[in-house]
Amino acid sequence: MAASNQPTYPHLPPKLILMSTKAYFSPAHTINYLKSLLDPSSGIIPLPTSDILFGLIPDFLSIHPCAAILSEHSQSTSTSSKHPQQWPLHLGAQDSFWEPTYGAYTGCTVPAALKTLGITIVEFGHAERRRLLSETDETTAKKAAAASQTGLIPLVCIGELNAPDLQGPMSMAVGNAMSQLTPQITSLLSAIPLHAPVIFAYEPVWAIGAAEPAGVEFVGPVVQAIRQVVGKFEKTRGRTGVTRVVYGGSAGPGLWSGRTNGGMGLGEWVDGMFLGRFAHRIEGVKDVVDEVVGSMA
Ligand SMILES: O=C(CO)COP(=O)(O)O
Repeated sequence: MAASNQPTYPHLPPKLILMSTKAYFSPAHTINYLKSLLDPSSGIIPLPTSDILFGLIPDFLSIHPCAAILSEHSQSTSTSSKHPQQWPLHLGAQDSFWEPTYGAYTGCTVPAALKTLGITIVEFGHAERRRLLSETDETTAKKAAAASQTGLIPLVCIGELNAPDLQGPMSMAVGNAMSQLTPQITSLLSAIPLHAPVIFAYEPVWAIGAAEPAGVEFVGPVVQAIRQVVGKFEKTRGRTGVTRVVYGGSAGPGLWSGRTNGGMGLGEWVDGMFLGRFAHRIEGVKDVVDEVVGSMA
C-alpha cells in the first residue's frame, strides 16, 4: 500500500498563550528568559498541556539553543515521551520560506529544518513584516502552505490598518475592519490543506506597540465576524482543520479577565492571547497564565 503523504499535526488545544520576542533580545537574554519561564519558582510550568498551548516564538538565532534546553528539560523531568509535543512549552519560529524543504535558498529557513528541531508553530504575515519587508497576503499564504505541508501549524497575523471610528455604529466599524480582514483570511485558507490546523492572530495594526490594546467591545464582534468567514469557508469548501483565533496588539495582564477593563474580559471572545512587550516581564506572563487557567476552572 502506498504511504500517505498527508502530514499529521500537533494537537491544537482550546486555549493558547503565545509570546513572540520579535528582535528585542540578544540570544543570551532569550536563553535566560526561557530558563526563567521554566524555573519552578516562576509558578508557570507545568500547565495542563491538553487544554492550553503555551508557546514561545524567539528570533532565529535563539531557536537552536532553546530547543536544546527544552529537550534536556523534558528528559530530566519525564521518563516517558521526550517528543517536542510533550515539552513544557511549544517552540515557534517567526517566519519560514515558501519552499518546504532544503535547497539553494540563500538566507532562508525552510520548514523542514525547523521541524527537525522540534518547532511546531510558524508565524507568518506579522504587520511589521508586511510594512518593513513588503510581505503580502500572497507571500504569507505561500509560506504558510509550505509550513502546513511539513506538518507545522501556521500562526497567521491578520489586522486592519486604522483604528475604528467608535462614534458611529459598531456594525460599520466591524464592517470596515472586515473589508481588510476577509481577503487576508480567505487567501490563507485557500492555500493550506483542507485538514490543516491554523491559528489566526487578530492583531489590529494600529494597536501593536501602543499604550493600550484595542477595546474588547470592538475586538469581540470582529472576532465573531472572523469566525463567520472561517465557518462559511468550511461549509462551502469542505475545510475540516481546526481554526483558533487569538488576539495580539498590546495584550497584557488584565485583558483576558477584564480586570483592567471594567469587567469586560477578552477571554469570552478569543481562544488565546499573543503577547509582545507585556511578556518581557516573567511576572506579566504569570499573570496572563493565571487569568487563562482561572477562566477554565
Ligand atoms: O505584535 C505583537 C505580537 O505579535 C504584539 O506586540 P505588542 O504587545 O508589543 O504590541
